[in-house]
Amino acid sequence: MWAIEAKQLTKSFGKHKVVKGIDLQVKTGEIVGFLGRNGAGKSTFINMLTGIMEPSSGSYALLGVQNANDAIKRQVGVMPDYSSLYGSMTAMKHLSYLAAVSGKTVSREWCIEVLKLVGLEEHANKKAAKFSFGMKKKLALALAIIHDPQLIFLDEPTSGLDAESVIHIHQLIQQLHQQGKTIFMTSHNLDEVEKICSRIAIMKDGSIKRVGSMEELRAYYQSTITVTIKHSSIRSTDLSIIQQWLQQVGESLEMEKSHFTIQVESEQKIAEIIRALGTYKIDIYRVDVEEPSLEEIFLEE
Ligand SMILES: Nc1ncnc2c1ncn2[C@@H]1O[C@H](COP(=O)(O)OP(=O)(O)OP(=O)(O)O)[C@@H](O)[C@H]1O
Repeated sequence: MWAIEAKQLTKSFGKHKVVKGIDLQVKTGEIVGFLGRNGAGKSTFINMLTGIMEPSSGSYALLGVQNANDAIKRQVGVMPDYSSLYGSMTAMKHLSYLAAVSGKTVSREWCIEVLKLVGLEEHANKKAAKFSFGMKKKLALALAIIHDPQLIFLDEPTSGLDAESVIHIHQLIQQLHQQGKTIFMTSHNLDEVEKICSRIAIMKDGSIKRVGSMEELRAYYQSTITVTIKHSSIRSTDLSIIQQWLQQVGESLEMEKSHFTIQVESEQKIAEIIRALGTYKIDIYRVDVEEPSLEEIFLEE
């Protein structure tokens, strides 16, 4: 069963098509990182899935149920915008109120447990108005999990948090993952996504451009492998021949005094270059292969 299945999901505001027919499937138990530049359409897409916005066309299913009804939404947790918290309500009150809205009665002990999970246990009876930005974020995260949902949507769960809190929240997300929950999270922190997400979806201009595990994304971008080979002196006659040959084998060739760099399509090409240099009796001291980082993949999209 898919935890999330979107079929040709589309949203327009007037003539502006913001989400352009997205097809996406998320497996149960996955942590999927949802990336995209500001304005790409991520929030609009999530707002449709979580029932905040009506799609213009297309359909979706959550946990196998089409156009999720109220009953299924009890199994879905959404991290609210921290600015929508009630200033006059304490953290505890927020939790019991939101659980009730989701159709669940929760014990005081469970609320304390959830506050502990997000690192807010010492502030249980403090009003949200007195919370710092980071504390509000943590409370928003607690609200997403208070009713023990199976599918959790998180919107930049760690942005603006201090380093210690970020580690803490990452551990919490891993813990939820180990319990079999499905997590769909937006983030602008590429290191975070690479570290904790099992798959990554990259959105651009209202469409999903690429989806896959880090290994799958890297495999797709193998053409950007950079090979750096340090070599000893090459006779100038050989140098121009080698240079010409390299230009045919790869791209972006840069010849320096003691090394050159080139971008090649495959590992096979690297082996080919090393063999060819051998025939010119060039001593190779070092070969560096740089795989594309998520940042490079993201920027290419
Ligand atoms: N209610 C609305 N009415 C009109 N246009 C909207 C509305 N909501 C969003 N948009 C437009 O839709 C586009 C996508 O916005 P969206 O908030 O989905 O992007 P995002 O990828 O979540 O961006 P960010 O990373 O900044 O949160 C933007 O051009 C935005 O101006």
